[in-house]
Amino acid sequence: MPTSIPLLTAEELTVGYFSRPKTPRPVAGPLRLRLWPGELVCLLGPNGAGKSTLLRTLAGLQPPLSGRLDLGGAALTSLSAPARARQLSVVLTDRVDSGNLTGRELVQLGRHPHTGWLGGLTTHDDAQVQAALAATGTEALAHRPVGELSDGERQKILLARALAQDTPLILLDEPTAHLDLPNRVALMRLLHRLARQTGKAILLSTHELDLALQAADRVWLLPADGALRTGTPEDLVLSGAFAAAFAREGLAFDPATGTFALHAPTGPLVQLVGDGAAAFWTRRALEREGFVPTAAPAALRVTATPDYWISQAAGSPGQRHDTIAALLRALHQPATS
Ligand SMILES: Nc1ncnc2c1ncn2[C@@H]1O[C@H](COP(=O)(O)OP(=O)(O)OP(=O)(O)O)[C@@H](O)[C@H]1O
Repeated sequence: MPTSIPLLTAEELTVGYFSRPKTPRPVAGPLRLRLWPGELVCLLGPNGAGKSTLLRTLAGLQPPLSGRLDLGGAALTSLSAPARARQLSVVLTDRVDSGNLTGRELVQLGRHPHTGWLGGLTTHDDAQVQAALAATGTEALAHRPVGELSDGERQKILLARALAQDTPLILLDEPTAHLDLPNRVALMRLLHRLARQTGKAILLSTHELDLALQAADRVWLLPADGALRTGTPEDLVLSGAFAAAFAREGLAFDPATGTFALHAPTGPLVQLVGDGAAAFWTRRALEREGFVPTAAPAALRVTATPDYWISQAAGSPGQRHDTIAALLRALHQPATS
């Protein structure tokens, strides 16, 4: 669990760019940030909010426009590049030119802050590289040229390099971007476990809202106005901050289910009776078809059981259906048929 001494702190931090002639163009801030050892933090926000800009600034790859940024108790700018590389590893979305390196050679580069560029790898370094390959499931990629890997494979091998670097802080910009669903879930599980077991602080940006809400110890929520909100995922959902950050015309976040509604409710009310998986998927089908499921009595009633469905219009006998498709067909038919 997080300790009481933050690994990274920021006060009055403003991140952004300079446009000519030397005019600061703030993207987000002023920010007050704390990252504690042992926590997985997901940085969420709409496109263009400034997530990558913030991550690059925290990694020391671009200067803040103003404010103070400390890592391990020292100002980030005061750290030499090797000292910084022993404190933090970073994987960005930029394409990496890895020449003819194999997967293993790329991961071995992660050990250089510990060995120096001319230093050979010790048995301990080799073990760290092997452990990073194993943790990311990339052993089979170790002998393949990185230039020939798929986007998802390259993303995993870059994560392995960051793990091999073995730093107290890991910064990842959209690490799930090119991964399929099983790999996205596996990655979030791995990062969560890693934070818990090794005490590393891991900050990642992602558009995987659902996964982030499940996996993150804390969320840094960066809305388009650049005013960061932080908290547990649950507190941010229940306070409405999460819905507000992603507010779009016709796109509503439902705090009861933790999902964004794809369909705007327009059709007639349907009283939905039942519980469990059958009721959940019946609700989804009804919403997709434009009905508005409710627990309250309504002119149309649908009962969902694990084996069959019953539809009933007020004053009519109930009809039994063996599938949701048959139920929907009946609901769309005029009451007289
Ligand atoms: N090199 C740059 N120079 C000037 N402005 C930039 C630069 N890079 C990004 N920006 C601007 O900064 C803002 C934030 O961009 P950033 O890439 O940090 O957002 P993001 O939240 O990571 O977005 P996305 O979710 O789309 O990846 C955007 O308006 C973008 O156009």
